[in-house]
Formats: sequence, structure tokens, C-alpha cells
Amino acid sequence: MRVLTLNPGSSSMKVSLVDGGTGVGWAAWDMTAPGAVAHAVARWSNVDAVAVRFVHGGSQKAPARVDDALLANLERLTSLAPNHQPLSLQVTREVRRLLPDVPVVACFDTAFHARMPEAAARYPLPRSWTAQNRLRRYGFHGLSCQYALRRTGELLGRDPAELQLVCAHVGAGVSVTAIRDGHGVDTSMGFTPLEGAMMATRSGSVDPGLLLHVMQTAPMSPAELADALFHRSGLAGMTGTDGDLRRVLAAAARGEQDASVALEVYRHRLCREIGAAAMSLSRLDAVVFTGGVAEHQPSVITSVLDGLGVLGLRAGNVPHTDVDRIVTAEDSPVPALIVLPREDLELARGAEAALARVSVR
Ligand SMILES: Nc1ncnc2c1ncn2[C@@H]1O[C@H](COP(=O)(O)OP(=O)(O)O)[C@@H](O)[C@H]1O
Ligand SMILES: CC(=O)OP(=O)(O)O
Ligand SMILES: [Mg+2]
Repeated sequence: MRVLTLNPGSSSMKVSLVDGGTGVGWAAWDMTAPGAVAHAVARWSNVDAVAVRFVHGGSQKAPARVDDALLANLERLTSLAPNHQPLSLQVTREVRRLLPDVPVVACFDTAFHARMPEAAARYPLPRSWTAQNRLRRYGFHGLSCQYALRRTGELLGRDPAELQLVCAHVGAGVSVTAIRDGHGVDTSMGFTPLEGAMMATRSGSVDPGLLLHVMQTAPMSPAELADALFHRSGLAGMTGTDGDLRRVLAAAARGEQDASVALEVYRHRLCREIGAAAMSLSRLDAVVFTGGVAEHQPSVITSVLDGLGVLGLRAGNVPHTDVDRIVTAEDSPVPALIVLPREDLELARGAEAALARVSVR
């Protein structure tokens, strides 16, 4: 099956053509570039299916063929993932208009975490708020985790279902997930992709008491607060850049103090999330790093590894290549790997599975 995959992330729109499970074409556009979907369709119109990544699927537990009712449900989740959901809805509508005869499947980041134990999924809030079980932790980057798990199994020669891993997706969005029995059992992102580690433009976790204090002393609308936390915090907020790690590293190399401090906080918070995730496992088989930063900036991953000695990781020589590899020293008791992000392959798998289910019915 030839599947056109569309992955609107917070910093770029990634598009690929996957034919029979293998990626055969790839392109990425800056989020601000207009017409990405039209360009992709013009290039790859001869396809059997289209798969679109949605970070928030609400209660959806598996990829699903898109119809108007599904889109209306996904639209209701927009305020829970404002950096992503509107774009996914927009590209889905556009691709349905451009390719009206091709089935479109939505694949959800949240599905990988749907079996998260209650202890990890619940917030300690008044039960009148949580009675409907909607105000809970969902988790994101699930397609990326699913692929990293599969690939780590191949690289270590182990059955993925038996592996106990910590998976750190380090891109513009950053999250850390504990994986056991083939699915997420705890993860740093929660009700929205704002919780947890520090990110390119998102704050990650902040004491809710600090936010209450700010709301009382410098009143602002919910929209202004959301804009500050989703778009004007993280690396961007601390350095006055756009949050792209390349620019922050360059600023630090020029001796800019704000950039150096931001990198320290970034690294510290990532290590802390990795340590926390390990607590949901009974043993640690490996730590796997994926996402755009792991792919393009392996030196950042080395500096994170230096902080993980307590978990039994010993940093090795991290050659800057574009292949999946072990990045810990040969005698490291626990290996760490860099696996290049391939959400596109999971999107294509999801589309094939959803359409096979539909045709069996
Ligand atoms: N050559 C590169 N191309 C793209 N991203 C890069 C490159 N080098 C480093 N990066 C880092 O990868 C980040 C984007 O990661 P990615 O996983 O693609 O983000 P997202 O999917 O969240 O939009 C950028 O913020 C940047 O810091
Ligand atoms: C969930 C999320 O933050 O995704 P991305 O890293 O692709 O922006
Ligand atoms: Mg991404």
C-alpha cells in the first residue's frame, strides 16, 4: 500500500511517502510556509491512503478512518493541544478536498499511553473535577515512542514486548515515557503537551502556585497565559530566540550567559524526567533518545548522558552520523541509543491497520 503521511509538528510539517512499509520520499516545511499539503499532493497524488498525525485523540485508542463526525470530535480537543490540533484538522480537511477518493486515517499520539496505570494517569484534584475521567494525563509523542520501541528491539535483538525502556523524544516538543509490556506506563506530558520537560517554546512543568501568583499580580486573559506558556517560554523565553536549539547553542558558544543558563535548565529538567520515568519500571533495559534534537544535535544527548550515571549509563563516544546507534560506552551497564524519528512509518502502519479493519467489517 502507498501511504502519504502528514505529520504537523510544532516547528515543522513533515511529509513522506511510504510504500509497502518503506519510506520512499520525504519532505519538510517550516510551519509558516503556505501550501505544504498542496505541494505534497502535487508530488505524490498516486496513493492508496493518507495518514495524518493528531497529537490528541481524546478517548480514541487506535487509528481511525476520518469522517465528518470524527473531525467534529477532534475539533473539540483543540484547546488541549493548541500548537498542533488546529494544524492537523486543517491539513486533514485540505487533503480530503484535494484527494476526495482516497481514504484518510487519523493516527493519535495519545493511543500509545491509553493503558497508562491509574496511579500515573490521575491528577490529585477534587473528585468533582475528575469524576468524568476527562481531566487526566493522556501523554503524547506516542507514534514516535512506538517506532523507537520497535527499532530498539531490532537493534538489541530483543522482543519489544519484553523491553523496559525510557524513551526521550527530544525535538521542539520534549517528552519522556516509561515503556513496559509494549505500551506507555508513565510519561512526562499530561492533559496537554505542556507538562514535563522544558521545550523549544513551551515551559514544561511550572509550579501551579507561581501561575496563580502571576494571575493575581499581573492579570491576563486565559488566551494570553496560554500564549506565554505554549509559545513564549522554554528555550525561546529564556533566551529571546525562536527556541531552535541550533540558535541557542550558537549563542552559548558566543558566550551569551542567558543561553548557557537555558541549556543547563534544559538538560537538568530532561535528566530529571528520565529519572522519574525509570521509577515506573522494574529494571531498565535501555534509554532511547529520538526526535529532531537527538537526530541533529547528538552532542546535547551526550551532555544529558553525563547526568544519568546514577541509572547505570556511561557516556561513550557519540559519532555524528545519521544511523541508529548505541551511544553509551561499551562497558556501560545500561545502553542508551539514538534512534532517528520515523513517525511516518508508524503513520503508514496505522493507516494499513485501520483500513484492513474497515474492509473486514
Ligand atoms: N538540521 C536540522 N534540521 C532540523 N532540526 C534540527 C536540525 N538541527 C537541529 N534541529 C533541532 O530539532 C528541533 C526540531 O525537532 P523536531 O523533532 O523536528 O520538532 P517538531 O516535530 O516538534 O516540530 C529544532 O528545534 C532544532 O533544535
Ligand atoms: C506532542 C508534541 O509536542 O509534538 P512535536 O514535538 O511534534 O511538536
Ligand atoms: Mg515532531
